[in-house]
Amino acid sequence: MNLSAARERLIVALDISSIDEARALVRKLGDEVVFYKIGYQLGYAGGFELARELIAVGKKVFLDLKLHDIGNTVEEGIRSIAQMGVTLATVHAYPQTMRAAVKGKAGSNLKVIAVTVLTSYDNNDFIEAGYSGTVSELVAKRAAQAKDIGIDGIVCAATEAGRVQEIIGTDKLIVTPGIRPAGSSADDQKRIVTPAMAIRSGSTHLVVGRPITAAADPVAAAKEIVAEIASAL
Ligand SMILES: O=C(O)c1cc(=O)[nH]c(=O)n1[C@@H]1O[C@H](COP(=O)(O)O)[C@@H](O)[C@H]1O
Repeated sequence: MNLSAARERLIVALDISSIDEARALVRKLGDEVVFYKIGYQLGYAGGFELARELIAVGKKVFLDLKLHDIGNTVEEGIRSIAQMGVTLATVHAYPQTMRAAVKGKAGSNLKVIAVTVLTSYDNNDFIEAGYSGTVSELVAKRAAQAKDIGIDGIVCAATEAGRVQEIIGTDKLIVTPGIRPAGSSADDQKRIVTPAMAIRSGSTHLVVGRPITAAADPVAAAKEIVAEIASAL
């Protein structure tokens, strides 16, 4: 079982409102977790500083701000993010937005990944939002556009990872949130998949928040997920 390869595939979402609590959790998780995601909740509560701290001690950081704006704003926003030294950043998978992001990251090591359809959406939510067709059709369309534009990878539910891999190929990132170990609560996620199934479906990285951060024993929860990933590699 290759646990260190499995650890590289796990991204823990630090969806916590306090920097001190986030620091304490990172300390507790120790070497079990090498890749952290900082999104709205922690980012706007001082998490950008924590991102720099984590990078300084050798962790990888995924800055999940899901940018979507006019081209110039996205391009310059991504250029600023690239200077922070983070590994990954998100934009929404709209063609103008993805083109701007590709320009903004030029010359840097930042990888930009595009969010297709959020994992909290099912076909009913999709229609309510004004779209026609199905979630999986739009995921496939956006994946194809992302590939043409030259984005580094896709964020989608692991339910779509196999189809996305066929479209974008095996050299791009397929980052899948909505991961739930068997028997755990779905919370507000609608398109959920277990860690092992997500890996078998072609996910390169799994984003896991509450199943670890809200667990009674986060270290044990992380170890179990790492072991499950390793079993599927
Ligand atoms: O971009 C993301 O990371 C993301 C995209 C998506 O479609 N669904 C999704 O849940 N996420 C993020 O992944 C994390 C999932 O957290 P949990 O549901 O607690 O495991 C959250 O930080 C979400 O913001």
